[in-house]
Amino acid sequence: MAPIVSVQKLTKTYGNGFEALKGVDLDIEEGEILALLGPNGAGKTTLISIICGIVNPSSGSVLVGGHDVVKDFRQTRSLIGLVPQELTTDQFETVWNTVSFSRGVYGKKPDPALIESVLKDLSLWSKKDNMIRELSGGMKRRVLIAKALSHEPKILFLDEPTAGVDVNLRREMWQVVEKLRANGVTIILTTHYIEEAEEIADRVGVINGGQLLLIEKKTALMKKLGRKQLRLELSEPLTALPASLSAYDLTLSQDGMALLHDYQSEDGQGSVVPLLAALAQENIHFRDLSTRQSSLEDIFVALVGDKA
Ligand SMILES: Nc1ncnc2c1ncn2[C@@H]1O[C@H](COP(=O)(O)OP(=O)(O)OP(=O)(O)O)[C@@H](O)[C@H]1O
Repeated sequence: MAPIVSVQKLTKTYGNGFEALKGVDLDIEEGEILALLGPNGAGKTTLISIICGIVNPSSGSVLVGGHDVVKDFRQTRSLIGLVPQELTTDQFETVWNTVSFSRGVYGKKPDPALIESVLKDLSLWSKKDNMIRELSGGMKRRVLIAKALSHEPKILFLDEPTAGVDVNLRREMWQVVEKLRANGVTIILTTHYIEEAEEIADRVGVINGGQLLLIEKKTALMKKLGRKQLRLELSEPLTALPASLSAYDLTLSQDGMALLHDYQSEDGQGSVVPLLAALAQENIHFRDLSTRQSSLEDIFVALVGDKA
């Protein structure tokens, strides 16, 4: 299947000469959830803004649903819903009017049944006659999503959907995103929260300095770059590691009471089983063991360094 969004050799140099994007290639598949991670100023918003037709590229091309975002702006824009970080809606307008108006902006005929189902899906139905200013922060965020969905876009961009919200609301937003995906909407979100990408994304892209450093299926990424650590709590302290164990990536804790073994998670249990056998051979016994897998956060920090 052709990608729903295809970005090729995209660059953006702003008027002041700043190069915000330095040649980005990215295909987004229909129905996926893609998380774009990157530190402040990485170029995430610039990339999204170009795909949404809000900012013009300097060179390269972006196709959305097969249409060029510059030449066929109207077609591409109607396929896209954009959820910005800030609510700019009139605080004295009702939820119903705000969301219905958004649909009208796209030149779509009024469709009360659709607005009803969008509001119900986002648990806003009981608030449809409330003014925006009467809503909680979480409800306001959901209104932003409802507005973006009002013209039935196939692709939804969420710019930092959970910035500054509490843990409960974040989980609630993730559920909303899952539900949208189940309805076939392609979702691209930018986030600073690695946990967010880890939790909900199918694929993760890491942007830094205007370049897409990597883009990979989340599971493959964690398998490829993720490391595991096995920790063995020893029954008796060791003063040094026996020479026979030198083939293993092993460290002895300072107090001599624990052995740490680092291994690549894609090796599976490759080195663990022989290591345990070698320990038995050496008469080294342990009373407990645990493993720890590196998180997306470790991987991100390794890629982007202290700018993360
Ligand atoms: N209109 C503009 N004129 C000049 N430079 C700009 C403009 N807009 C953005 N930039 C610069 O381009 C770079 C990328 O900005 P962008 O907003 O795309 O980053 P971001 O990854 O979305 O960051 P954040 O996570 O902070 O939102 C930044 O250095 C920013 O200062």
